[in-house]
Amino acid sequence: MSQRYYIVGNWKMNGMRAALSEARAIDRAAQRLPKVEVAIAPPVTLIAAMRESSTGIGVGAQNCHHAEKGAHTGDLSAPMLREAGADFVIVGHSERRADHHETNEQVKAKAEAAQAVDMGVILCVGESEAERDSGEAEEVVARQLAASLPETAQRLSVAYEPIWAIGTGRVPQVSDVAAMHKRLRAVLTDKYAEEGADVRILYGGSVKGENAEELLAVAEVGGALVGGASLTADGFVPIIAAAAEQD
Ligand SMILES: O=C[C@H](O)COP(=O)(O)O
Repeated sequence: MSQRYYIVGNWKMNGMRAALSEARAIDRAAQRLPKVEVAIAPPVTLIAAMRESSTGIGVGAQNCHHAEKGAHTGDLSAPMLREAGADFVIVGHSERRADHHETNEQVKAKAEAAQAVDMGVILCVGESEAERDSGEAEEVVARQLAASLPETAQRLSVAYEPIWAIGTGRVPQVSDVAAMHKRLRAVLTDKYAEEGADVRILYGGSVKGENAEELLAVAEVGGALVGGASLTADGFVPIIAAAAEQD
């Protein structure tokens, strides 16, 4: 693969200031493995401090509002997050789609808001267990992606995260990951023509040091979006190392 693997930690609603020492340890390891692009999306409260103390990794946000400013109590805009030190934003994570009823249209608008201030975007899609069991997973996720994509591929990555694999220790068969990523690649090239071939498609859902090598070796897997295992250097660095060992 011509691009570097992209290994991203999503800390979700975890991490007080004491956790910055883990980010610094991850940063030091990442600087020794320059073949891999490494990033962390901590809670917003840690973005500025992490940006200052960890210089070799990307620092991002886990969500943004689609508007630039306005009467949206408690929300944060992409320009605000950028000014705070975020250089990318995760949009459409299944936890936000479920907890905050985010629609594909809103996810698309958030992605475009981030692109408007030159932030990277990681756009998440994935099927429920019922959708997987019914044999509809590829169809459902392809439709979800097509409806969520921003108008341009500028600084865009996609993360395929089967909802039933998040935080459960369960991962799909590698053949299912391969089939889904192939399908999502087709959606991307339909939308963006040749630029769609360069959009990295990450896999997420119970990625650990022990399974990273196998998952990252799958065709069209360009990296990983990691939750629980990204919270400590002991959990995250082996995943970065597995990416560094891929051809
Ligand atoms: O954004 C990350 C994913 O939801 C995966 O979380 P997990 O690695 O804890 O399963």
